[in-house]
Amino acid sequence: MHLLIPAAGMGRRMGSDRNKLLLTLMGKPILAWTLLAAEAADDVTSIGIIGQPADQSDFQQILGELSLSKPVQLIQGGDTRQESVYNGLQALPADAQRVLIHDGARCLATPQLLNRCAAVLLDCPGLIAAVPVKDTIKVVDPTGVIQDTPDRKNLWAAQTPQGFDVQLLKQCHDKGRTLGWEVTDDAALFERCGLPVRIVEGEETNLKVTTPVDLAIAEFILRQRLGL
Ligand SMILES: Nc1ccn([C@@H]2O[C@H](COP(=O)(O)OP(=O)(O)OP(=O)(O)O)[C@@H](O)[C@H]2O)c(=O)n1
Ligand SMILES: C[C@](O)(CO)[C@H](O)COP(=O)(O)O
Repeated sequence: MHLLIPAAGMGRRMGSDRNKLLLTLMGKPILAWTLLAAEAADDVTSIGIIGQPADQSDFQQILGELSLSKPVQLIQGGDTRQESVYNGLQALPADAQRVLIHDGARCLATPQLLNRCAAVLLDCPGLIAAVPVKDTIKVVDPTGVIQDTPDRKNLWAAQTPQGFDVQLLKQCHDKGRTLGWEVTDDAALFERCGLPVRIVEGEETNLKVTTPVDLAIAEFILRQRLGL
């Protein structure tokens, strides 16, 4: 199955002066950990890395050091994650049926999670990895006053991988561009098009490395996982 890795961000919340996926985690760039998981996932057959031109040489160096066995294509990213994924979809082979989309920043996702999502995607048009919410979530108005407390039983925190039928997702992205939809995950486009998105149990350790504290948490998780 094709895997698209959005990796074209700027890492602003990380406070980084460069793409946070180039930051070192346990001796390797964050992106390298994500690529190693993709390499180890038997159901992933090809990898598309969506990145900014300025990062291309760094990405090529990472790929040279990893020597992956699977075909890898570098795709130009956009100004938003949504635009980057749109570009990634255009770069897929014309006969691509299904695609997994996985944030480069979610570098601790296991190959098993990628494989589980790929397997479920054979039987549905759209899915996301997600975990139940542990905190009580509040809906707050612009003045900072709580408006609602949704029932936590119905709340899940979306992760990636997110997987879709390629043609349907392309149509949803096209509609989003036409109507000016601005979304933070691809499932939202599917939902707005009235298409079903299934939940696949994610992993508590599948955090998105976003702020400096996430880097420390990621290192802790990796040390535990590597027995260090
Ligand atoms: N224009 C963009 C923005 C984000 N991403 C990717 O989407 C994933 C999730 O985005 P996020 O964690 O927000 O990364 P950044 O956009 O770099 O972070 P920030 O919002 O703090 O700048 C990341 O792997 C990031 O590289 C992307 O491919 N293209
Ligand atoms: C796609 C995602 O990882 C699901 O939780 C999240 O929406 C990405 O958000 P970001 O602001 O682009 O990091």
